[in-house]
Amino acid sequence: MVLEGKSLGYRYGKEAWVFRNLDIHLEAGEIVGLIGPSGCGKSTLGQLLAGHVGLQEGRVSVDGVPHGQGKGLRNPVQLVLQHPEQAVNPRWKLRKTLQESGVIDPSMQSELSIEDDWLDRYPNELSGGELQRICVARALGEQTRYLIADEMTTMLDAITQAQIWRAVLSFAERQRAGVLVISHEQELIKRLCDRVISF
Ligand SMILES: Nc1ncnc2c1ncn2[C@@H]1O[C@H](COP(=O)(O)OP(=O)(O)OP(=O)(O)O)[C@@H](O)[C@H]1O
Repeated sequence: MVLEGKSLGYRYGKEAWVFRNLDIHLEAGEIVGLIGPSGCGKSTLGQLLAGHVGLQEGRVSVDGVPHGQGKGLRNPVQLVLQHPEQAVNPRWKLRKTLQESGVIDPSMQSELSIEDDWLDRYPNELSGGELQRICVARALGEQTRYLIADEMTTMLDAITQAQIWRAVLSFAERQRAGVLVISHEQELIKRLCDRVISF
């Protein structure tokens, strides 16, 4: 079981190629760090692997099946970004947002200390850390095989960071899910990852 990108190349419009001929693989159950200087293309690669942008060169497969664009919340490759407020519908109460990905395991809700009362609020009625915990819970549905965490906890306080990563690691172990950790925080990468890819 593996998430695999082969000979990937991507450019924005007619700009220079961000990267070309890039190969990457993430096995089930593996926690892998992705590091590199600002602007080298880490987030772009994350979006390609998750199918959030269309392939231009190369291919992506998930457990041997070609992975295309636009699979939404049933996508086996989930991407969580730094800013949760950009990832939710501001006009939906959070119960609806959370239910988008199917039934959430109640133990996940409690591991992330998501209070029931938050689910009856709108996104702007929660703190950034509370909202990010909801986005993480939404990404860790039963269909998720791989998680791409792109600076997922960068903006959060140490306690919330630790809580989110504890929940993600226990999910990864239970589901044998692979996790790609994109981060500038060397210490976090060192602590979490089995292997590190330098871009
Ligand atoms: N929507 C876009 N339109 C045009 N260029 C873009 C766009 N998004 C990113 N780029 C450019 O593509 C390159 C790669 O950006 P990307 O965000 O993938 O890098 P990154 O390694 O994740 O950077 P950082 O570590 O700063 O988050 C950069 O030169 C960036 O300016």
